[in-house]
Amino acid sequence: MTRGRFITLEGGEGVGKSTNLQFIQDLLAQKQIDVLLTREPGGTELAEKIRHLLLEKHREAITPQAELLLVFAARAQHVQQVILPALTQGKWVLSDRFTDATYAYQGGGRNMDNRLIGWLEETVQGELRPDLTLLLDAPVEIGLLRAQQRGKPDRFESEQLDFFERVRQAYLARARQNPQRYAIIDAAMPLAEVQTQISRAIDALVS
Ligand SMILES: Nc1ncnc2c1ncn2[C@@H]1O[C@H](COP(=O)(O)OP(=O)(O)O)[C@@H](O)[C@H]1O
Ligand SMILES: Cc1cn([C@H]2C[C@H](O)[C@@H](COP(=O)(O)OP(=O)(O)O)O2)c(=O)[nH]c1=O
Repeated sequence: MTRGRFITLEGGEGVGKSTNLQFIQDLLAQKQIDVLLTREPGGTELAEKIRHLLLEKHREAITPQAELLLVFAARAQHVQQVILPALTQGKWVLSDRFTDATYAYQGGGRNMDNRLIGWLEETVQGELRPDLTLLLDAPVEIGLLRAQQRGKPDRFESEQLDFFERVRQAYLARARQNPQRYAIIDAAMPLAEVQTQISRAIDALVS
């Protein structure tokens, strides 16, 4: 059986990832492609518990090292229990965030060494990399304004502007380093235009 394709959706806070997840599933369904929707951190029972640890605010500060290891602990479960089995069965997988988010948030945001992230990536994922990464890119202020409409900020959403600026720049740098699998989508545009750009990237992958 042919292995399924692995698509990831990335971007800073409030750029429209959740809004466009269902849209992409519908696009693929129109092409008779069955896709499993999942997210990171999370995607398994244990990984969702780790997600809570990462997003909740604690009295004790989480060190950048602990944060990085928690992200990869969740990913190890997600990859082995959900992503690889689905791809092997020929299903496509669409994940709301994956390892590019670690390069952006822990690498860019928290200044963790990219070589360490690369080493963890190899250990946890082996050869697994996304076939297509849709980067929803918008100026930080626009994303944060949109995210604020959702209510109480989580631990990451409570960071300062310069943190989100570093996250955005790290994403754009990753996209430049991996142009063959990245599609940069201008997420500051109205939703209809964003979705036209997404459709184009999906069509290029399917054909
Ligand atoms: N292109 C767009 N233009 C205007 N508002 C948008 C657009 N895309 C999403 N939104 C709105 O912005 C908010 C955040 O979107 P959401 O999909 O939750 O972002 P994310 O999952 O990336 O954090 C929601 O209220 C959503 O309706
Ligand atoms: C996957 C991943 C997410 N994160 C962070 C980014 C987000 O702030 C948070 C949760 O992701 P998500 O639910 O996608 O956030 P939002 O919908 O608010 O944009 O986890 C990391 O710091 N590293 C990672 O590797």
